[in-house]
Order: sequence, then C-alpha cells, then structure tokens
Amino acid sequence: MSRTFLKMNGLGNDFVVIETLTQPFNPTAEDIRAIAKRPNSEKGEGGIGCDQVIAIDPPRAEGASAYVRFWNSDGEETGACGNGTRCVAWLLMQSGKKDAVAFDTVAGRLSGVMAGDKLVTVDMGQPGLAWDQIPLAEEMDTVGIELQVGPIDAPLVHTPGCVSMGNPHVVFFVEAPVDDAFATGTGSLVEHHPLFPEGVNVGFAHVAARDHIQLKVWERGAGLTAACGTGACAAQVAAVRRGLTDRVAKVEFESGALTIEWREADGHVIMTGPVTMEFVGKLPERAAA
Ligand SMILES: N[C@H](CCC[C@H](N)C(=O)O)C(=O)O
Repeated sequence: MSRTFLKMNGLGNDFVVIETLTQPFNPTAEDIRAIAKRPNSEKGEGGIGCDQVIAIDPPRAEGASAYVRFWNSDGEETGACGNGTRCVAWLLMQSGKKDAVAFDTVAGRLSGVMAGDKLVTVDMGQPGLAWDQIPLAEEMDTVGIELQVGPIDAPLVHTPGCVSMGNPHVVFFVEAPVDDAFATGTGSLVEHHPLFPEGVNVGFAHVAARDHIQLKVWERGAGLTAACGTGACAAQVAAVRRGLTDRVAKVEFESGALTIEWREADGHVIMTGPVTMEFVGKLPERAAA
C-alpha cells in the first residue's frame, strides 16, 4: 500500500515527512536510503531525495501531540533535528488549529509556538555539555577540546567546542566563513573520528559580531546541508561559553538565518526560523514500509 508524504524544508535542509497514525512505519536503513536518494533524472533512478526522513507517530505520553522520529539520509536514526522540529511543530499546529504544541522525541519533549506566518519558535531544551553527554571517548573540557585538522605546526582548524542538542556537535571557530569544499574535506574527516563514538556533526562558525554567527555544517549521516538547526543551536552555545557572543544571536547560513537564544533563566535553547512546505507526494510501494 503506498503512502502519502509531505516534502518540507527549513532553510533548504529538506525532509520527507510521513504520519504513521493510519499506517505503521518501521523502515530498514535501506528503506530510508531509498527514500532519501536524490533522483537522478538521466538514469531515472533515485527516490524522493532529502537530508532527513521524519515520522510523526501517535503520542506515547500525556501532554504530547505526537512522538517524532528522525533518520539521516544514510539510513541511521538520530535523536534530534532542529529544522525538522520546526516543520513538525508547524504541521501539528496547523492540523490541530493551535498556536502552541508539544511532542516527544528520543531526545525528550520539545515544544513549539507560532512566531509569524510560516515562522516557528521551538524550545530545544537544555544542551548537554559534559564530555560524556556529547559523547566523547575520553574526558575533555568541552569548551575547547584537544583536536586539530591539518599539519601539526599549522592546523587548518583546532580546539573546537562540543555541544549535544540531543545529537552530537563539534564546532570549529574560523577567521572567515568557509566554503563547501573546505567544510566537506574537513567535516568528512572529523565526522567519524574515534574521539566521537557516536559520530558527530561538524560546524564551522565565523563570529561576525556578538549577535551574528555565519555557519556551515557537515552533518553526520547526511553530509553538507543548506542549514542545520541543532548545528545553529550548538554553535551559539559554544560561542557563548567562549565569551564570543551574547545570549541571543542570528545564526546565518547561505540560505538564510535562524535566531538562537541560549536562555539565561533556565538554560534552554530557543530557536526561531522559517518553515517551507514544498509539495505532497506518494511514496512508491517498497519505500512505504
Ligand atoms: N545529522 C544530524 C541530524 C539532523 C540535524 C539537522 N538537519 C538539524 O536541522 O538539526 C545528526 O545526525 O545528528
């Protein structure tokens, strides 16, 4: 039986979103890869194409409108996806005709409110800052860990910050915004570094002002994406911890910007950004797992 999906994105970081109320969804890694594979028009192969697949399941606990699962395009499930969280919050508020919503994920309860037309604010909870929350393979000061890429005497990047937003992030601070080739070459080296037993999302953050970060992220399990919501949260938290930015900053990708606040009162990370609805489609038989 085929299945309807919604194609959405947050600043170009794109998703195939399915609901599982009427039809369970327990995909294999191969099923996910088939859905996420970018279509190749010449050869006519490929799937829908996306960075992540998102399932909106019925709620499992009081007070939640849903339980949400995320998979990267490599087929592996992940605990968090910031841009996807905004899209899910928007969908749930639209369908529930509400201006606020809460839902559960592997990483815990998240909540969202409408902040304008197709603009959503989500509370991403508190960051994990201890070495074993990232996690790292050994104890280190996560404000700036002992890691460098490139020649010993002239490293390309070094001493990054580490933050968990329900998923692992390492953030290198760079003198100027990096290009795709640099982020790909360096990010792909660090993604599976033994220091990160669960892998890691690799951010390259240029602090342009105390309220402005320019960011590029090589994502674990998805590679270079147009934007990364949890990456933006991680970069802002890592920057505040080093005294580089104030508590509220614009985190800018080439595709647009998010507003990130690491709230002083309760340590929660609040992200505001856009939601884009691309189209509605039908998953082919096999992929409709
Ligand atoms: N690649 C990430 C998941 C998606 C994160 C990103 N798309 C976001 O908006 O936060 C990971 O494996 O932890």
